[in-house]
Amino acid sequence: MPDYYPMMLDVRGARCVVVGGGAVAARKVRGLLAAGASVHLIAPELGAPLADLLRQGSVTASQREYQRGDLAGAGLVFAATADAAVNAAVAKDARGAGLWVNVADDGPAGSFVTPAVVRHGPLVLAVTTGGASPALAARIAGELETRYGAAYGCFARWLGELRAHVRMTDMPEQERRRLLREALDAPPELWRDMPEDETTWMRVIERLQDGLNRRI
Ligand SMILES: C[C@@]1(CC(=O)O)C2=NC(=C\c3[nH]c(c(CCC(=O)O)c3CC(=O)O)Cc3[nH]c(c(CC(=O)O)c3CCC(=O)O)/C=C3\N/C(=C\2)[C@@H](CCC(=O)O)[C@]3(C)CC(=O)O)/[C@H]1CCC(=O)O
Ligand SMILES: NC(=O)c1ccc[n+]([C@@H]2O[C@H](COP(=O)([O-])OP(=O)(O)OC[C@H]3O[C@@H](n4cnc5c(N)ncnc54)[C@H](O)[C@@H]3O)[C@@H](O)[C@H]2O)c1
Repeated sequence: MPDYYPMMLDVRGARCVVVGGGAVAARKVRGLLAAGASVHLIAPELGAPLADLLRQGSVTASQREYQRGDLAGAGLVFAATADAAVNAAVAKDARGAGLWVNVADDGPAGSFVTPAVVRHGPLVLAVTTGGASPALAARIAGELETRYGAAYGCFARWLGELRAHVRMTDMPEQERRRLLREALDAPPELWRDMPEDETTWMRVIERLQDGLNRRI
């Protein structure tokens, strides 16, 4: 089993070719659309979820069997048909063309695997077992969802804005780092609403500095 290297990809606008139109393909497509990818499907038959997305114009499709040449212009490739020989052919063509490919029925045949994901705004929790037990990855992601719910997405967004504002001040680097760590324990009343102007941000920063001074 490979020692996978984890990373987060910006797929906005990238053409992602998904071969297959069943439940597994639909799960990959939902994740791709949530990340802003442009999805093209290749499958003779689409299940209800993907047929709906096609009708809504969220994806494009070639409603026929996979053919060599279908991967031209692809950024990422997903082989998710129920036919192992077709998935293997897609993997071979993609790798031959230097494209990254995910293979639903044979993880190691592809160049990457997809994790179980919890997403709240900028906060993304991704769990993988590298192919050992996808069901365990899903269970752990479910447990993380219980611990880190939607509020953490707001918190992460607020921390991102705070960080941008703190970086605009002339605060020394050491102090800036301490303040950004202090902010991790900020009470929800401080981050529930995003400040709308610079003055309010400065008040937030002063309050965090007060907290720091009390601790020293
Ligand atoms: C995490 C998740 C993300 C997603 O799909 O987006 C995901 N599989 C999920 C569910 C799931 N998959 C399977 C079951 C049935 C129970 C079981 O068999 O355990 C369930 C459970 C269910 O459906 O509840 C069967 C299965 N999966 C793979 C094979 C082939 C093989 O082992 O090589 C077979 C056997 C097929 C057969 O029957 O022949 C392969 C892969 N599945 C992966 C990811 C990659 C490894 C990730 C990792 O290990 O961390 C990898 C290698 C490739 C890939 O797809 O990227 C998603 C949970 C999402 C969620 O619910 O949150
Ligand atoms: N990685 C995972 O998470 C995971 C989970 C469960 C199962 N699987 C594997 O994924 C496979 C697909 O599962 P599913 O539930 O989506 O299957 P499914 O039977 O619902 O869908 C299969 C799809 O493949 C398409 N297809 C068949 N031949 C094709 C061809 N020549 N070219 C293009 N498309 C073709 C069909 O039209 C259909 O849309 C399963 O066979 C299983 O091996 C993977």
